[in-house]
Amino acid sequence: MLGILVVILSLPFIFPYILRRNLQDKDGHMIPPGPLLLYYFLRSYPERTLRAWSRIYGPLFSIWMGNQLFVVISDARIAKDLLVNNGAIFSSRKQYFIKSQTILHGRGITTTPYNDTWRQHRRIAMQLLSSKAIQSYAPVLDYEAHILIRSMYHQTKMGAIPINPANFVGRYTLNNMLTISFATRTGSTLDPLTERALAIATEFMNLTGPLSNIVDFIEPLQWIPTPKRSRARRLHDEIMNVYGTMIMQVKARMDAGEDIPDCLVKTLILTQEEEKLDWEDMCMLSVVFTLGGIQSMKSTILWFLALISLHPEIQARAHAELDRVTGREHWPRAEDEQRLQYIRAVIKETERSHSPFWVPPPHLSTEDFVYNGMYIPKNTAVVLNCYDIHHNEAKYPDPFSFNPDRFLGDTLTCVESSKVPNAVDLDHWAFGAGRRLCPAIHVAERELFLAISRLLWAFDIRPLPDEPISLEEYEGESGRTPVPFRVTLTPRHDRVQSLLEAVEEVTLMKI
Ligand code: HEM
Repeated sequence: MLGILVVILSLPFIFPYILRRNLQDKDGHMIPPGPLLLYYFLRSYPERTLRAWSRIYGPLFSIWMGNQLFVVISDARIAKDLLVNNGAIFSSRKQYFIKSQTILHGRGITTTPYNDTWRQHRRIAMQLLSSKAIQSYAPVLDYEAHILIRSMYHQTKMGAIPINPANFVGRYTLNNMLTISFATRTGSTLDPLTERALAIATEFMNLTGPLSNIVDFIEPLQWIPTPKRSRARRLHDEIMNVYGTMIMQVKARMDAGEDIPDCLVKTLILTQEEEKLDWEDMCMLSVVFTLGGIQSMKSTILWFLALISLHPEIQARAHAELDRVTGREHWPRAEDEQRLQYIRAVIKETERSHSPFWVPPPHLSTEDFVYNGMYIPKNTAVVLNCYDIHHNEAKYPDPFSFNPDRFLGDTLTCVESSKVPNAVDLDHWAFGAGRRLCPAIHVAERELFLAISRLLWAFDIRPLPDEPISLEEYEGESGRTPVPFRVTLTPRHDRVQSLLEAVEEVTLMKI
């Protein structure tokens, strides 16, 4: 008995040691170097551990998490070589127990392996996410950005009361996703659907850290009713319930002869037979935008608010640009984006310095591969170490400072930048890479620009003297959101009120 215990306890030390010496391809190439210890999870701030390891083992290193081999990329050139140039090999996904198997039941684009189902589901989603498709709902994005600023303005009683912006920003991103997915929206932050949908998105981020769940890496634990497993099951049921009900509501409206605007669920209903989609496909596909879109967008806007309130000199330059370019009579519209180069730089610097995903969902290799003499076996999970790449001193001097100037002169959109031939010329990697690159970049860029440029146009954004805002800590295990904070939003000029009141909020449909 004691012997067995000793073997179990020493496994984390012996297993990597033996494998590192023996795991090689037929030509003797060894796997990338890495720690001589087996890990079962990396929970708090895993990006810091990955950065420390990359300092020791180099820009391509390996670690074992339980029975899964991970290779971690901390260099832009290697990221481009593997994830983009060899995308045919590095574009699948590990079937995580919590995220893929329990919550999404092997469906939803984000966790689907690189196969025909993924191609089919991503194609369906792209019909709504392409730059061309956005034009059809551009007025909606514009309207929701208006409502965001208006609701914050009212809540703060015209700047008199400090505000925690989280739920307002959350509803903004939720409403955009609900419109694109279900042709509906919520009426206020107190709407039960706002509460439930935001809670689902937050719980999803809290449960699906790619390195944080021990149960993902030790199979026998998957048979035990652990708290994480129970939460994941409850989340699956909640998704089916909330979003299944909403699909039925869209269907009822269509059956009643209503002319529903184009949206994801309408497409799914109309093509269900032709695309051979079952009920779970329908639910998981319809929820993909709200799960993928809410928390990532919400975090980015919240990080922006935290950062800008702590950098008054940068805020003053942004205000000056707005006064010069759009003036105070009108606020920024989508077509003003290229003229507002400093605001664009502020947004890119927010995405670089506080990307919502320091450890984005890993890609999985589907063939053995040798890179620079190092062996990457089939079924290796490949992590884009965004935190490290975004803090590379050579590319981003003084990388821990918030300095939009580094992006002045970069006139490319994030999509355009993701395609530049030389990896070191890329703006940043916040949207991932290769064939799994976030399919919603166009929508995300438009939404971020409208919200951030208008927040700056309308308000002087300040922290509260006695409530420090942390730029280091965060909440969430896969997506990172700042810990709750409050700011004051003081209207910058008289035109703010009349412009905001010119649009009435309309409520469409509630769950
Ligand atoms: C600031 C906003 C956003 C950021 C930073 C972001 C970031 C990312 C990242 C890092 C990935 C993984 C890419 C990879 O594996 O290489 C991803 C995938 C994905 N994102 Fe986004 N995203 C954002 C907004 C959105 C929005 C608004 C939606 C929905 C409309 C969305 C839907 C998706 C989907 C469906 C995937 C899975 C793609 C696949 O596996 O094929 N994202 N995103």
